Amino acid sequence: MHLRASHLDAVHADSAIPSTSAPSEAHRRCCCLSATRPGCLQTRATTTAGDVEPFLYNLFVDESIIRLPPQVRFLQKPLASVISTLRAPKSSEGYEKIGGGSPLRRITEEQGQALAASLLRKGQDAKVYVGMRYWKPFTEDAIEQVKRDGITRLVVLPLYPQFSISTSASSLRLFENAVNNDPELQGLNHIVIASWYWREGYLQAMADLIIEELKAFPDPTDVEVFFSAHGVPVAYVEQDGDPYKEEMEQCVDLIMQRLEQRGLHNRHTLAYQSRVGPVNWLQPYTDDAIRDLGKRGTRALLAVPVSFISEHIETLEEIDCEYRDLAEESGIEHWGRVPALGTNPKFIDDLADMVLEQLPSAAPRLDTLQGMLSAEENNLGPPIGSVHELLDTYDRDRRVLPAPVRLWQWGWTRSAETWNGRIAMLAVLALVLLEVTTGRAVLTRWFEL
Ligand SMILES: C=CC1=C(C)c2cc3[nH]c(cc4nc(cc5[nH]c(cc1n2)c(C)c5CCC(=O)O)C(CCC(=O)O)=C4C)c(C)c3C=C
Ligand SMILES: [Fe+2]
Repeated sequence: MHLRASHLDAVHADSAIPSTSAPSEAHRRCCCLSATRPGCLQTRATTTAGDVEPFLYNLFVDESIIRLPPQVRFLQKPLASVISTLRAPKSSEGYEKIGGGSPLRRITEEQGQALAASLLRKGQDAKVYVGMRYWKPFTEDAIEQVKRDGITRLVVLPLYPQFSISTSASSLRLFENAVNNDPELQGLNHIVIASWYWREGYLQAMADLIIEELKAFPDPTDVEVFFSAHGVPVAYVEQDGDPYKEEMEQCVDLIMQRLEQRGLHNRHTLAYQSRVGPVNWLQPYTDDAIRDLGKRGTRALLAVPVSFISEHIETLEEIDCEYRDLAEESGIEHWGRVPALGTNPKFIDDLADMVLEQLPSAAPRLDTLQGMLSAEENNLGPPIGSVHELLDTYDRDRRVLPAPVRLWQWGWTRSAETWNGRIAMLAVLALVLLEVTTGRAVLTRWFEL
């Protein structure tokens, strides 16, 4: 498919990320690399431990993370403020353990550079921008730079292989709002890639890494391949239709198929890590699954972080420290961990191919795009098109969703028929206030802060 593309002939870009170069008529195409949940601390000296709390505030003020019923949405900011204050010490401790900050920004920028270089090798001169959801460089900063550079065609690529309401959708919604509310961006033709875990290059690169790490075990055939994915609250999936669990399961099956094709027949497990707060998250939980495997006699385990493409706190601290210790306590004698993909060339080249495949689809008005796709193109992996339609596909009922956090569900949900729920909500708010004003840990234990 080829849609109207008015400025395609003058294509030139450098690989600076984000670019500070002056706007240029020559900078006409770009690929916007959007890492949605960046490290809150950079490994650079320009940031400090003081960044943790504002980073957490930005995270919890996101309505995709804590979704309050419309009647109490005015509480979003005060609650974000309270929860980020309560959570900050625990998060800071984690970042301290991995060297005082997350390497996520550095790695993302390296990935951006590698992607631009790969695109160039494939004949596409393109600028790559990094936009982060909760910390610098913010998505809004990247969009400003896109504007300054006079970009007219944009491919938006969330750096999450699998789609979730809590991650890619949150970023894409932010992007959509920014673009829709800026008259200067009305001429920006853009295309959004929703998820890409099914890409052959990604699957093969994951299989390569697993095969490499298996070699370090005394008996590579007798190792449990243990996929650990970031969890989401069960309500996202069961009430709100988040495809995350389904995509994750498919992704793991596809990787295991690639291993089988290459002659490996190891057992495998998928479990979910990093739960926050008092609600039910996707199960099995990683810690329970490790204990269980130990009890059932597993002696060798290879951990595979499957929802991340970069090293960050949840690989370096949670998996490498917490889960490794737990595995040892559970009787697992041989432990290994597959590194995150980072700038793995097979993976980056495949991302570049995907960007090139989608580039012609960057259309003048995305709302019109879906109808113009052929049936064959519509079946190409993830739905593409306007963010609006995309989110409708993935998150149909988002306007009337109950809050995913049970703490808030006691209050004004659709099913609440009496004032009991509201009283419970007021009680919780009173506890929050009590905690904030007196410094006494009341809610803290609920949030495992
Ligand atoms: C697929 C990846 C991720 C999903 C799904 C996800 C959902 C999710 N996360 C929180 C709360 C926190 N996330 C935090 C950091 C963080 N989360 C992801 C990925 C996913 N989150 C990344 C890549 C990072 C950054 C890690 C880094 O190195 O900086 C944090 C802060 C860190 C901490 O305190 O643990 C919180 C809090 C929720 C509530 C949620 C789903 C609703
Ligand atoms: Fe997270």
